[in-house]
Amino acid sequence: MIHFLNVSKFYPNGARALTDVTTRIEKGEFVFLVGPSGAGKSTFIKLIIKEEAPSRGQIMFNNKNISRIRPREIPYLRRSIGVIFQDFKLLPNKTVYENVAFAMEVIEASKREIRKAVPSALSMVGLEKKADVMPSELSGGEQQRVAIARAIVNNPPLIIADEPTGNLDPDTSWEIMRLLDDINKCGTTVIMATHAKEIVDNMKKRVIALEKGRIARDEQRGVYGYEN
Ligand SMILES: Nc1ncnc2c1ncn2[C@@H]1O[C@H](COP(=O)(O)OP(=O)(O)OP(=O)(O)O)[C@@H](O)[C@H]1O
Repeated sequence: MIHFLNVSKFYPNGARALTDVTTRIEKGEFVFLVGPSGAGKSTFIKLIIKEEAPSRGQIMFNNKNISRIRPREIPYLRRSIGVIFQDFKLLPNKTVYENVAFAMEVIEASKREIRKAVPSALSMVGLEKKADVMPSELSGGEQQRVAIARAIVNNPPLIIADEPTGNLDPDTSWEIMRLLDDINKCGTTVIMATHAKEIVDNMKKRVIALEKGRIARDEQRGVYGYEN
């Protein structure tokens, strides 16, 4: 599904965020991206969602070279990817329902599709009863579940999560992980950047470790491998 071929990323200030990274992530995989602060995890993610472009090398997404796509094609790429962030990034003036519906409105889904898909996504994350509530009235874990509903509502083949449990307590973090695991078991590919050692060590998924912008380890059923 994703193929990095000799990818390097240098920022304009000279920072070398990724150097000669080659890796392949297949459809249906669950991959943890780990590594010390500044190792290049967020940059790896930004290259996939085309928030940044590689300085060198090629990135293929579903057999399409996304290093070369035109700006007007970027919205089509982003439709195929649900993104989840550490700080949830919900719209504060919209209800839970409206936050999830918004992700469908921007891709011009019909009202009928929206009325069908939003309740189903909210029920997947266990928040069907909170549809009319504002994000500020929810706990951190509930807010992250709204963000997950928003990420899955368009049924993308790929979910990318950048530190999704970074602001959550351990129990709530595990609820979020169970949800991501369920979503993955339904066939969605999941890539998650994290510093959560406990989670990585317990879930026994593929682990790609970046260090100073290079792949230092790539293990099936891997471990976190660092002291926090
Ligand atoms: N927009 C930017 N401009 C300049 N340098 C950047 C930019 N974004 C990241 N960097 C640099 O690139 C390197 C990799 O950063 P990146 O954010 O990808 O690491 P990370 O592994 O996600 O770190 P963390 O775990 O702290 O989030 C770092 O040296 C960082 O300072």
